[in-house]
Amino acid sequence: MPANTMNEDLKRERQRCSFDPKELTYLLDGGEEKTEERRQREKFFLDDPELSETAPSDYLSHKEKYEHAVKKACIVFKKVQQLQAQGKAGMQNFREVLGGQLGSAILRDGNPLGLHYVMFIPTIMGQGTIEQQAEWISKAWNLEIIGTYAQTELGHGTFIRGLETTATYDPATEEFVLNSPTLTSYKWWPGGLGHTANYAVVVAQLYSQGICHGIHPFIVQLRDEETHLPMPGFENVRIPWNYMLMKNGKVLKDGSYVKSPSSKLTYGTMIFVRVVIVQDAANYLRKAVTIATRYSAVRHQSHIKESAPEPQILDFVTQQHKLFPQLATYFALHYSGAWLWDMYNNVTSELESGELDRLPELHALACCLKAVSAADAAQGIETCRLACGGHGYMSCSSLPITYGLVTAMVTYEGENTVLLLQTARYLMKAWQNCLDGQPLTPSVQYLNSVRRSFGGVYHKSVPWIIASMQRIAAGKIETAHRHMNDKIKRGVNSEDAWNETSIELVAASEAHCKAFIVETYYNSVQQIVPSVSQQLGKALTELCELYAVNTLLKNIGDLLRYSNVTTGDLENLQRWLEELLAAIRPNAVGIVDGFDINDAIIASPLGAYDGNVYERLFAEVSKSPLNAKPVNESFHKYLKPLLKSKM
Ligand SMILES: CCCCC/C=C\C/C=C\C/C=C\C=C\C(=O)SCCNC(=O)CCNC(=O)[C@H](O)C(C)(C)COP(=O)(O)OP(=O)(O)OC[C@H]1O[C@@H](n2cnc3c(N)ncnc32)[C@H](O)[C@@H]1OP(=O)(O)O
Ligand SMILES: Cc1cc2nc3c(=O)[nH]c(=O)nc-3n(C[C@H](O)[C@H](O)[C@H](O)COP(=O)(O)OP(=O)(O)OC[C@H]3O[C@@H](n4cnc5c(N)ncnc54)[C@H](O)[C@@H]3O)c2cc1C
Repeated sequence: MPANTMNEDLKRERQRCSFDPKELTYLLDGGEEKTEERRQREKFFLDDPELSETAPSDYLSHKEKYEHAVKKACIVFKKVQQLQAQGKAGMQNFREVLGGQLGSAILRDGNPLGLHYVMFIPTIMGQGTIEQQAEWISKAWNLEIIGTYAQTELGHGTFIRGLETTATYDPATEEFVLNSPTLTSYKWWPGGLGHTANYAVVVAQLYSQGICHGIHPFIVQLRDEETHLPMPGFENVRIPWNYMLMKNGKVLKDGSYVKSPSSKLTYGTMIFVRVVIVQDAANYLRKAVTIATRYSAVRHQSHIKESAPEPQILDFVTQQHKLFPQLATYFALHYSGAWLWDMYNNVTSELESGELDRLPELHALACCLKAVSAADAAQGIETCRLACGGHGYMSCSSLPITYGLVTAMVTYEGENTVLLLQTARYLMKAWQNCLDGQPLTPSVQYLNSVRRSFGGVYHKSVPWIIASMQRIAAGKIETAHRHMNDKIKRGVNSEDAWNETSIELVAASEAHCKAFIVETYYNSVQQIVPSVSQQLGKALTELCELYAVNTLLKNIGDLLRYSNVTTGDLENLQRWLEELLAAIRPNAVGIVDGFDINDAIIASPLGAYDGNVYERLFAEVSKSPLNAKPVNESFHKYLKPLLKSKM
């Protein structure tokens, strides 16, 4: 493959795109300057010979992978410090480098320092007093200490009020005694807890003056800062009084407890990470659909017309129906994540001034958006893998590992079902307020309007789809609310009625979240279109329409049950879907080029910018140690004796 050759198919695809992909890049980065900054930052890390992948780590042992990851994480950290010295690194950069796509490209086997930045530091910032922040934050930023977030135990991850580790205050010594008294109370899962971290935020049940005050966060030293040897004991470990993070709940030195303004403020870090997950899920999906789209433009297979040559598989409408909704879903989750991030920052600053009113709505939205974005991104990445046939199954395609990273999001930071039920708690209250004529918060205002109108007739517009999605959500919320109350009226106690209705409660949450995403996506695109070229505006509008139409068509049952849609309307929606797939087809490669994902981050022979798939695949498999020699020693050790014995 001569250097810098471009696959002819991709060349043609790039000529037919109706807009300049650079315009989309600048839009997503927030301007040309930001794009240049990002590209420079990526180059600063990716071009470092110490960080570039020599051999794929697939062939390293588990221990070697860990050691390799630690080595690279330290190099990354030093380089981030260089950026800091130039005044260029902030939380966003840490997050991007140490945890986002750039981080996962450099630290393919995980980031031993990820939890330090994603949870340990944010917990101290969110749960520590000013004095405690002054004591710990600079040490943590400068990596003088390495922390993790130790909440989950062998026996409890979801139900945190059931955690068994205890922290008992001893006023005589002004210390807390931490204890994990049972096998099931051992902290399990915290990233970095095994060998990397020397400190942890430990979430434990606080006892003082014989009373349990529920779970609170404590800083515990795990290992000696010099020798890294584990500190003595894991039972009855004593920590100083000021190692309890006391921004919210406090224990005075005499042991008296000062309640937090809300016991749920202790849960603040989890909201932060859930908010981060929405954007991260979107970015991983974007990487996967870039790989699958470029591959589908290069791959020729089968026939559409017997008389014509084998077509690009991207010309099969079924392939377009697999991939283009993933393109649209990226934008939907991206704009929902941006909206949620803004709300998180606003509510967090309100909490600083003791204003707790909007915390319930933030919690409800963070829960359902984390659940839906993680689940939809995971499903979308799997769809992209499947769309690439056998080559999509290869580890070097990057699709299996990307799926693994994102499907984990469905579990961590609050298992999806559990979080959707949290949102359902909020929706049941909202529906009751709607029935009682009480005020509703912004994200559930639609319940009022849906109750008052029977639903408009079909018209080919996203606002009609949004109204239909809201009608479905309101219908499912009302159904769950009614079924649960019917059970209670028949004498079932409220907890059992809740559990018996939980299937419908989860479905109501998902519908509410999908309606929120479609509306937020539409409003975001409406704001953007006037500021971009007519061609890019048209492409962004088509993608938004595709997300809306495809999402509604995946809910035909609910649409028929909760609206006055006709089968003729459904035919119109199907036609609209097919029109949109055809409209997006010429721009598909241009859109993924607009994501401007560096080839080193794509890390896939199927998705490189030049499209030389087969040459790159062959180069990848040649790296396998198994292919170093023509005959593997197992032949002589095992196969040959076996074959001989048959003779
Ligand atoms: C460098 C950058 C890298 C970027 C990479 C990004 C992400 C990767 C980061 C991390 C991944 C790796 C590590 C993962 C870490 C973890 O997983 S940490 C552990 C996470 N664990 C959880 O999330 C546990 C989930 N469980 C819970 O949150 C609670 O148990 C649950 C909310 C389910 C129930 O809590 P409980 O106290 O039992 O409450 P109730 O259900 O009884 O409800 C009581 C009321 O409290 C309200 N509420 C609950 N939670 C919150 C909250 N967080 N904020 C505000 N309010 C809350 C709830 O709504 C109820 O209110 P009402 O009574 O209905 O009015
Ligand atoms: C990659 C990864 C990294 C992690 N990192 C950390 C970390 O750094 N720090 C940390 O503290 N934790 C960490 N965790 C742990 C994670 O937070 C928990 O696994 C997660 O909260 C799920 O809890 P669980 O494992 O107890 O699952 P369970 O809650 O036991 O889930 C099992 C099943 O029970 C169901 N279930 C549970 N409760 C209910 C309910 N109330 N209603 C209906 N169904 C229910 C669930 O829906 C699920 O189907 C990590 C996990 C993973 C996978």
